[in-house]
Amino acid sequence: MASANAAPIIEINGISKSFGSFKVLDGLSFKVAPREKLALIGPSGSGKTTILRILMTLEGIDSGDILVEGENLYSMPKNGRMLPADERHLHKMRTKIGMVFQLFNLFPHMSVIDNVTLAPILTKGVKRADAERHAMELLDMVGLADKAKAMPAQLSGGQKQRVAIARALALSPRIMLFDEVTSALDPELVEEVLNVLWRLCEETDMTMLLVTHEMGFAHDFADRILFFDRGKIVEEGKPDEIFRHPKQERTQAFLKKIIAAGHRV
Ligand SMILES: Nc1ncnc2c1ncn2[C@@H]1O[C@H](COP(=O)(O)OP(=O)(O)OP(=O)(O)O)[C@@H](O)[C@H]1O
Repeated sequence: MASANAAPIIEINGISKSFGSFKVLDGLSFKVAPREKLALIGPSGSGKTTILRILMTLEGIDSGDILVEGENLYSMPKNGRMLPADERHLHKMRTKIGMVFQLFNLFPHMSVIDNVTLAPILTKGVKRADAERHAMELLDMVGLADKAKAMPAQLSGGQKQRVAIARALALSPRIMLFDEVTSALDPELVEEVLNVLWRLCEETDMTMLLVTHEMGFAHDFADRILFFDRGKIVEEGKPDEIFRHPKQERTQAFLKKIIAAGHRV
């Protein structure tokens, strides 16, 4: 459960972001408490993935600022964009945050265990034996200790995604970002990945931001829901408030569509 009175672990203050002439985010602000489980929901194209990519410094911002554990993620204005101050700072901030993508992005020519140990060895200088020990613990947690020597092509989509989660955890981040981690999976494989997220939720004190179209899971998993539309937070609240008693018309219309499509909320 989130610590409501603690200083925010993430503070997003008035950020804007355009792709060409298209403004994806326009003065967006929100805070995340340590240990909070936050679900970002909303129509396709509303900017949810862009927010995660910005937190991961995979995209710059045009204005505003973002504090992670009180430190600026972007602080160097360059050609009208805000960028991380320097490589060392970037490296330090990146180890605080891990991300799992929709399409796994495993290195296809490397075994499962090599995928998991690569970043700690390369970016943190961890000794191979220590990195492998930690990787085996993580693979055990995601139920794949027996696949350590397998190549990604030998795994199902659900297994690949669980390796991707273990890989993101290998740098021991304090914050994990999950971007539609089940939407590329066959329905029967979704549950195994959601079960891993549950374990992380119950057994670790990480802060977790989840972009998802799995409304039933968001309802059960999140402490708080942010409903986005066109780069803005239209409504936010506890899962029961948003899913059972949405106040805004746009939230109501979105949920109605989801329910009409046969999904559980
Ligand atoms: N690199 C890019 N270049 C140009 N436009 C982009 C880029 N990345 C995202 N966009 C556009 O920004 C908008 C927001 O995209 P984003 O992926 O953040 O939305 P989303 O809410 O995550 O959608 P979805 O639920 O479909 O993943 C979309 O209109 C998208 O086409």
